[in-house]
Amino acid sequence: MPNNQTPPYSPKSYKFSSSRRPLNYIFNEQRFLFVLVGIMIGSIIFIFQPSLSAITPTTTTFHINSHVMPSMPRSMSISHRERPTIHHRPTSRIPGGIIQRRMRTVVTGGAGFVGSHLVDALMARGDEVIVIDNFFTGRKENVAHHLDNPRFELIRHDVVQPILLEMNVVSFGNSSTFGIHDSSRHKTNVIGTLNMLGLAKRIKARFLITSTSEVYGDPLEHPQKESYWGHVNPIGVRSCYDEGKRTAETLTMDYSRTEGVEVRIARIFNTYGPRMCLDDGRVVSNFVSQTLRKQPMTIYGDGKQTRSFQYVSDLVDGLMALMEGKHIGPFNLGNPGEFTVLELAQVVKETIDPNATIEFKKNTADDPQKRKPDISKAKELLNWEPKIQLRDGLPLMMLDFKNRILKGGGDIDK
Ligand SMILES: O=C(O)[C@H]1O[C@H](OP(=O)(O)OP(=O)(O)OC[C@H]2O[C@@H](n3ccc(=O)[nH]c3=O)[C@H](O)[C@@H]2O)[C@H](O)[C@@H](O)[C@@H]1O
Repeated sequence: MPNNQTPPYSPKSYKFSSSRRPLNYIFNEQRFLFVLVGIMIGSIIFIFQPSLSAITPTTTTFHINSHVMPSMPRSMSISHRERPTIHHRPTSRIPGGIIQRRMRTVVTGGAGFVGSHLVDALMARGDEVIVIDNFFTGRKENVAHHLDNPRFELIRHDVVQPILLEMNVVSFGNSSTFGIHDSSRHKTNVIGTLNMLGLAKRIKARFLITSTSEVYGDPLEHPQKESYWGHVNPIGVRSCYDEGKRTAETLTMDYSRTEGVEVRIARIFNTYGPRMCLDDGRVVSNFVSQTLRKQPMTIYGDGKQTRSFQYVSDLVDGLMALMEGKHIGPFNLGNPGEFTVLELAQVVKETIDPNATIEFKKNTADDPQKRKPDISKAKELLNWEPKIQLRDGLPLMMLDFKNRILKGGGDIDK
């Protein structure tokens, strides 16, 4: 450029020709003070606002493995023994208003009886829900009402095979097959639990396992507290299920202690309600189906053995409280109202058909003689207790069974 020419206009060199000018700009007109005040307000929000969200959506896995013992409650698995400390995974935090919080939850066995009711509750809460089910006992009809919802996905898969998904919560449970206590249920409980725990570990999801009152076996303590270690025959006809669930609890606690997976464990007691398989061999579904079909109710043994029956919506409330709370468990989730099988038959007769009849049959081996949950721990720590008593719950279940039987539903209708 010739010396006598005027340099072209340059706003940058003009404005910042002196290194002091940017600083002057910041300090002029109290701009620096405004910046400081902004930083302080931001920090206060981060520290004190309880609704801070994780940067990524929170993931939970509900593991309800797909075939276990005859009732659906056993389907969901989560369990362990008393444990005082909880692992909290470090998460990046940002104010709730900046990124909307949405949980992505996987429910294994989510098309089954308990699983599908849990899915309803999660969908109502606004979660994204992925259901994994092998449809051995689960039915698409149970989740059909969510199929058009963009927050819902359904995957046919057996959790005995590994699967990789992105989510925040894994709920693992298992459904049932006709009271057959075979090794495939054991496989689901052990290998399925391992696979889902591995998944939860990889993606830092919370893991809820639905275990069962069967871990107490034929109990010598009554009612059963979570601290009771149980009385299980390791080589009996029920042991594949009972020991499978006990192993699942063991694995869950081990992953919590050694791998830092955040886990929750529920021990589910006998549960009934709409969407149970019509002929899954469990006593409530058997009695209701038999009565509606004008067949005698089959009582195994002398009918003096006891069970405590919980309505499914109470169980779902308990599972949600467990998943959202900070306590690992295990927690007994059941209704302490205890009935002999003969008394249950009487209630079915009174609430469904006064002309219902009974017939006695030989009982199966190792049938627990008594079962009743002590739920004081869940009452105190989860602020949960069941609300629906047997006489109120049975008619609700009966309506659903009636519709399905009228439509010609038979054994495990898929
Ligand atoms: O929900 C639970 O905690 C557990 O309940 C069931 O085990 P069980 O308690 O034996 O449940 P049912 O098969 O419904 O039997 C309950 C009682 O009723 C009797 N029963 C069953 C069916 C029937 O038609 N008649 C009858 O008298 C059984 O012999 C037993 O004493 C399941 O097998 C477990 O998977 C589950 O974890």
